[in-house]
Amino acid sequence: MHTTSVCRMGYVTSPQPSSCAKERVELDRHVGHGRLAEEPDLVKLPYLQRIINETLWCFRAPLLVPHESSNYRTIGGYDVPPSTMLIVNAWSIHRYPKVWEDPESSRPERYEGLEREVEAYNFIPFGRGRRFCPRAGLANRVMGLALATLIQCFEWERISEKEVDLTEGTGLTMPKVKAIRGYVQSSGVHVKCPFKALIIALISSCIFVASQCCSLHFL
Ligand code: HEM
Repeated sequence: MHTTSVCRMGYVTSPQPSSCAKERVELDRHVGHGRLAEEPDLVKLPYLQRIINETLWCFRAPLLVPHESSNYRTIGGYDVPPSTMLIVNAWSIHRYPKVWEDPESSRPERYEGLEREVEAYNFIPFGRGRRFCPRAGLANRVMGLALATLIQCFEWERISEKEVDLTEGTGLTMPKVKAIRGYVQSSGVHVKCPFKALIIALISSCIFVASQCCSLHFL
């Protein structure tokens, strides 16, 4: 998993226009400038969900939680006896070139019209089947609202012309070899909001998601 190639596993260039810019257009069109995005808006923001999908696809922990087989099974030609520990390699499935076109690049657009595939076993950031994450819907909504808020409230840009180094290090949570750094500048859009503390908490918890999909860096 450790590579320095020019791809989403290593150095990444911002697509033109950037995912962030596209999302800002979507937000401007469906939410406007006078308020922050709210939960009912999320259904009108498909590109936002595609950014989240792509981020989960690229950067979530590479392995799903271990499971133990209860019966004898044959999987992919391998005999699996009962009480065998099974660990699904989501990282590898998400980069399988026979399933995913251009798996090395970061493109939220890949989910356009692919909703059925996203439902299938090829996209498994939340696991699949009986033990599927029961709060995937909640997580998606929280990430969506946090990310929408971040894009509405801030201008996002790289701190230099230098490409962002997203080279993966080793470890269960896929840390970066080089810490992501940068600064945040207010977009000048002032939105009155009674939930500032909540938004700050959401922003903190979603800094990773936003920094990945917008190629933004934080100090
Ligand atoms: C981006 C956020 C999240 C991701 C990527 C995620 C991913 C996962 C994964 C991969 C599993 C294991 C699936 C399997 O066993 O194959 C899981 C299970 C679980 N998740 Fe999440 N999850 C997220 C957020 C949450 C949240 C917010 C909650 C609760 C509020 C939650 C509650 C659970 C529970 C209770 C299980 C165990 C389900 C079971 O074993 O039957 N998850 N999650």
